[in-house]
Amino acid sequence: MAVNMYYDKDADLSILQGKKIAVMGYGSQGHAQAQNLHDSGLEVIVGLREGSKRWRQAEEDGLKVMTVKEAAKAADVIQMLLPDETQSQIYYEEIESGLEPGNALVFSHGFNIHYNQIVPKKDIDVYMVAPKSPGHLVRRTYKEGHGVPGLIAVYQDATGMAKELALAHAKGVGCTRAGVFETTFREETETDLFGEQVDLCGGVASLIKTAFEVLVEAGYQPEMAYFETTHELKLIVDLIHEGGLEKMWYSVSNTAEYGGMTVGPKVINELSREAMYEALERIQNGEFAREFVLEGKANRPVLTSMERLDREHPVEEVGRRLRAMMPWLNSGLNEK
Ligand SMILES: NC(=O)c1ccc[n+]([C@@H]2O[C@H](COP(=O)([O-])OP(=O)(O)OC[C@H]3O[C@@H](n4cnc5c(N)ncnc54)[C@H](O)[C@@H]3O)[C@@H](O)[C@H]2O)c1
Ligand SMILES: CC(C)(O)[C@@H](O)C(=O)O
Ligand SMILES: [Mg+2]
Ligand SMILES: [Mg+2]
Repeated sequence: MAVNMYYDKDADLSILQGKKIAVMGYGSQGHAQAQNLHDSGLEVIVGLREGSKRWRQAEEDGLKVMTVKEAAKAADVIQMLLPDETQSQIYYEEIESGLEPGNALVFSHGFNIHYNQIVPKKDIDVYMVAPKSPGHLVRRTYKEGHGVPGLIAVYQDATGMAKELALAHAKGVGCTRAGVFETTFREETETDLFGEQVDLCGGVASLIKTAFEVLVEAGYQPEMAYFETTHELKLIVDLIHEGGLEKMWYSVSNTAEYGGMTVGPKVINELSREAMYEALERIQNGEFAREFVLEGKANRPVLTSMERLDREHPVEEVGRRLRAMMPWLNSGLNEK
């Protein structure tokens, strides 16, 4: 299937000029996309809860801030950069009544639309601009003059302009500098959840912790285990990022290449493949979404406990100690 790709030249920023864009939320994606849109010359309002600690930060960054309800009423384009598990309640309580015919509702992840948590009014555009990157890099790369690749999708086209608006929005965020792919809400939602569960976040975190535990249980020093299983991972992933697996295999020793190629498939094996298919099935049939929505309604008991258990894991304890001895490392999490 040919993929539709778009760059700066394919997007007309002027169709967003004269419109007010409300970015709801000022977290990882919110702070990045709001500032990029603003720096691209568009009119941006940030929507937050009264008393939010992000309020001052957004004002210090030069942005106008209002409550979510006020921002929804004032804006023509409303972008949902709130935590996925909160979006439905906030939409119905504070946003829906502020939407006027011809407005646009924008997402950076399709979860709430695809799993029926938000059923938007029919007379508005609904589109997606999803940077394929953590928020802090969305901002950093924009400031450096580049951008991160992104996805666009149209769910509802009430004005006949939804795709053009999505492209202009992606340009404002900086994504058309790197390239934007066209997809659907379903495809983005299911592939995004799959990637973060089995590979990018879940798979990598489990690989790190299990490899670290095996070395420590076998009597090796935790510091050695940390460097080997965690610290060096970034350097290896950077090579893959730059030039694919080919560049990584070229750069490491023949010993690492032979050992890696023959042993890797024994570790990530047929059982892992089955677990990946099971994860995909639970994403496709909505079971994961129901579980996560209920977790949100129950005030996140599992997430809270698992975050604490992870913080207490020895790989994190030794890592914190070692990273403090390497002040040149910057986690990037404190960047604006
Ligand atoms: N984190 C990422 O890098 C990333 C990448 C791609 C897509 N996304 C998507 O972007 C969206 C936002 O995710 P995030 O990770 O940036 O969120 P986040 O948790 O980092 O930030 C959420 C923001 O919403 C605010 N907020 C929370 N509850 C609120 C309420 N009741 N009223 C008003 N404001 C409230 C918080 O203060 C914060 O500013 C999600 O749809 C997510 O799937 C995130
Ligand atoms: C950055 C990720 C993992 O790609 C995003 O999908 C998220 O949900 O934070
Ligand atoms: Mg995601
Ligand atoms: Mg993602």
